[in-house]
Amino acid sequence: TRRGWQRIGPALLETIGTYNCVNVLLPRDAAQLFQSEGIFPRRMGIESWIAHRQIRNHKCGIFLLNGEEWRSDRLILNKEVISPAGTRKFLPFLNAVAQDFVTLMHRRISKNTRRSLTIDLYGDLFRFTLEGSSYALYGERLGLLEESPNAESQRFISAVETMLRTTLPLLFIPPGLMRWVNTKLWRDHIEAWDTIFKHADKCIQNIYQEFCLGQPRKYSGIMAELLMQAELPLDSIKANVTEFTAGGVDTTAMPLLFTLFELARNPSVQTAIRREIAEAESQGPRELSKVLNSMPLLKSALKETLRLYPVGITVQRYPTKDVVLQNYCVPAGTLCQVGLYAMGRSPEVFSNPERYDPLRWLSKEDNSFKALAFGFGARQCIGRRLAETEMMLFLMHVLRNFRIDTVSKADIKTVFGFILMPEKPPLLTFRPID
Ligand code: HEC
Ligand SMILES: C[C@@H](NS(C)(=O)=O)c1cncc(N2C(=O)c3ccc(Cl)cc3C2(C)C)c1
Repeated sequence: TRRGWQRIGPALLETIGTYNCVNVLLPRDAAQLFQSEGIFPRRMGIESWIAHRQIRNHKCGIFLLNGEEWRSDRLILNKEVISPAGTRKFLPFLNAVAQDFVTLMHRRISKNTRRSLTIDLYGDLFRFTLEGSSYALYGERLGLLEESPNAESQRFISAVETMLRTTLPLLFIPPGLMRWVNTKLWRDHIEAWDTIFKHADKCIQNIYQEFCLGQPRKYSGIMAELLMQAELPLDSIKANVTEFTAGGVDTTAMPLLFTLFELARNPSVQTAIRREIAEAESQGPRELSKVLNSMPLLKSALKETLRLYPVGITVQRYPTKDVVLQNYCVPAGTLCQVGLYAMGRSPEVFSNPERYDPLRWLSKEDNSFKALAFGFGARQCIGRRLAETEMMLFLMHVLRNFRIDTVSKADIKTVFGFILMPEKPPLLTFRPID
């Protein structure tokens, strides 16, 4: 029930359900909004997620926390999850999984005489991202890239999808009502959450049991580090690691699918990136983080993908003081959001916005407040480095081993089910490079 949009310049006052929301899409308005976020930045809560935690008596992870509770957990988690030191420790784990994905593809191609493989990668990418994030989090391989991936992990993957899909309609139903108005929707939502928590709990129990029997000498993942540091109580570690386990699947799989598709229909970009990868590797064996830092074009390709296909299509904030947006005085406490999808495709912000052109990020023009796909500041995506590293390593290994092609060059239609997804996954063809 939208009461209608009043256009206030390239910003919009929108009424969703029962609350007002100011939408902006220009970088300078985003800058203004973030400069008034205070030290406890806040997004709109997700009632159905909070309701589940309450019913099942689970603690909330940082995504759902606010104020001091959020900040104290976040500062402890940053050290293992997003800091450069933390990233360097889990980077080799992600590299091993990316190499296994290439092995899986070679194995499949060797099964046919055509020396090529045309495939809908949707399912494989979810298995890849779950395998990678689980290995980084628990130091444990799930075996999802082998011939017969185990059914329990597959159930977890579909539970994350179901949970995300049922979150969207529940967003617009007033919290008190949602459990009664559409019981099937609510029941599916809760059932999916229970499957998600059961899976995460099993992984956590395994590592906690070993940890009690003797502390591991070498690095064995983020969870083990958090247990050893003992700065967070066990139930907080569980709540957050559950969020990271579920939050690390679809969010990272989708941009990989979109990137492969764009590189398939922009062969000159694909070739330029392949050359950059070969160049980076020809400089002899170096620490992996140095190799990744010497591939600016590949990193820009990911930025270009997230410009056109932002996983979380908006970044929200409640400003803590009055803020001027588009010459309007927006009172403190008003929900405001930056429309990443609209910004990414606005000709006022990006020249030839429809063109997939990673070089635009390497030019000398001012790109500040234009790359906001991971949000901004102290409350930005804590999984940013995990996601970026996982995607860079995946693309480095895949592009070095295969040429990617696609039959349909037409734009992919996207749908928003709390995560931006393709309406129909594109078919991609992999051809080994000898
Ligand atoms: C391993 C976990 C994980 C992965 C992988 C992950 N996220 Fe996040 N993300 C989170 C968590 C947790 C939060 C909430 C952080 C907070 O509130 O402190 C978050 C928050 C965000 C936000 C809101 C930031 C803000 O400023 O409000 C955006 C946008 C976002 N993620 C984008 C992404 C994108 C894009 C990807 C992948 C390409 C991604 N995330 C992958 C865990 C993850
Ligand atoms: C899509 C985007 N939405 S956003 C945060 O920009 O509004 C997003 C970005 N990063 C992470 C997520 N997560 C999930 O997917 C998810 C699933 C289950 C749980 Cl328990 C926790 C999560 C989080 C919130 C980590 C979602």
